[in-house]
Amino acid sequence: MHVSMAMQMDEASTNLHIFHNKVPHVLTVAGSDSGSGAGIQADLKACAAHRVYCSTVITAVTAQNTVGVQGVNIMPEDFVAEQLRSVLSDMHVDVVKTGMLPSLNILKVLCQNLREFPVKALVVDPVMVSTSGHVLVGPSILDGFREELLPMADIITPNIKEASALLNYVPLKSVSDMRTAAKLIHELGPRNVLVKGGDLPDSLDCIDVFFDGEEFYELCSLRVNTRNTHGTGCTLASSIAAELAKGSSMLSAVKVAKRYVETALDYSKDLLIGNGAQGPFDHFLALKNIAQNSYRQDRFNPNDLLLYAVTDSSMNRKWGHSIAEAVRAAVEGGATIVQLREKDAETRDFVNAAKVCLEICRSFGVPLLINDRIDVALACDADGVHVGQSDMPTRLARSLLGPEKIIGVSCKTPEQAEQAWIDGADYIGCGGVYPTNTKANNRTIGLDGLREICQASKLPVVAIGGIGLSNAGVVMEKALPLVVGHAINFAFKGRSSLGSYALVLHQLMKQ
Ligand SMILES: Cc1ncc(COP(=O)(O)OP(=O)(O)O)c(N)n1
Ligand SMILES: Cc1nc(C(=O)O)sc1CCOP(=O)(O)O
Ligand SMILES: [Mg+2]
Repeated sequence: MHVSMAMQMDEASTNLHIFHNKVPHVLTVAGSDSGSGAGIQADLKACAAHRVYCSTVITAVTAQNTVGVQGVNIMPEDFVAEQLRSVLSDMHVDVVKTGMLPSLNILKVLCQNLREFPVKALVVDPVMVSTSGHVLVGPSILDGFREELLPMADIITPNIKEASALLNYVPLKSVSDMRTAAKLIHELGPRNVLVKGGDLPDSLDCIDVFFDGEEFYELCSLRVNTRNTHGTGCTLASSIAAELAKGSSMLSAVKVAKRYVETALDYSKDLLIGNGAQGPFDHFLALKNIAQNSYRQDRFNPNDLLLYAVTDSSMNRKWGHSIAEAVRAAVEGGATIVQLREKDAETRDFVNAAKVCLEICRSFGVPLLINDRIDVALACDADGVHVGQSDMPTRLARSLLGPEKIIGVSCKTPEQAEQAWIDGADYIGCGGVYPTNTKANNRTIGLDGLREICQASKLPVVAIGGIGLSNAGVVMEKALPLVVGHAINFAFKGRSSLGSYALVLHQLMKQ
């Protein structure tokens, strides 16, 4: 039973990248960072982000936060040896990645185990000094690196200071110096060298020099302006290890790892964790989302929503408004939720406009949804989408957008409303209540149809289609008696001048 279940397991049932029934596995041998920005904790997160299994051997426990390192407790070497043996004797490890090796004896124990249990690749991040400037290893370790560990390494990833230390503190001031350093370090034995140029002064770009013993490659990335760089070295090395474990070539593993770190830094540049100078970043490119979503969740309380504005590109054209101008006018006019319904926009223009509109909406605390285009919603991190019966199925949209985003679904019958609820929608759009010119070939359901759906729906209902100042009161009274009346006053005030039209959100308060 167990065997057949294991055989059936595939990527659909796990987050891990499974290849030929094998789970890629990285073992990290490193120090623990109590602040979780670097060290073992960063390695675990990086491997998880690359969908690779990660086991751990802890060499030291540091008391550390975003201010600095307050204390270091080195593990006894026997216990490091015991951890190594536990993992290596039982599990199939593809790649070993090393971080903080706080004593020569621990380094020796590691080399001994690597000889006994050979692995596919060894990635050495020669951690010496913390980002806050705390010296994490003594000078004796340098001999250990040069004499024992580097000859076994497939790649070593020193920053400028570490490369300099490995070369008897030769000063490194330029990319040309980095190339020379890479070549000299290569002569110490590792198959590949990546000298990281992030600390090089006076450079707009981040240039890392990669040397494989034959060719030099200058790998360039934009310098991300952020305080949240704590743990980038550990993360880069773990990412390289993870990609190697998946079967990548060395150069491709380095490129993928660099791009991942750059993206994570950019994504996390405004995160605020801790009060110190060097913050951690988000390995899953999601913390920012979560922060926004909790903000969004506060906003998506249907009881707070009365007026729903939907943009219309042809109306905007007619009135000479940009999408952003229409959205600003809508929220200034009292819209409590906005949908961008841009049927003829080019994708790139749509994404750009959506980003601008999102900023406007966020400044007013108003959620912004995207009509039809899940890709655009994802690209600009909108608060959700509105989909119709022939658009992306609700369940699929939910699985792509995650549990926190708002999903609205158009429904013309109680059955569709029931299905939308089952599929995980947050509200339904119901129409056309009256005939509309804005949507071609749209069946009108009338007030009776709307009332029937409102009675059946377990989800909040948005009434749409041909609703204006003259008939909004009737819609509310007859079909949606629970919606408070004052919504009408600002609901349609700005309609003609906005180029976007407004709808009423019904909060279904059935107890
Ligand atoms: C709030 C709201 N309700 C209904 C719709 C219509 O969506 P759909 O049926 O997908 O039609 P299009 O808007 O895509 O033409 C809506 N957009 N918003
Ligand atoms: C986008 C849309 N959906 C509808 C539906 O019935 O699902 S009616 C509609 C157009 C609503 O525009 P107006 O308020 O200008 O009639
Ligand atoms: Mg649609």
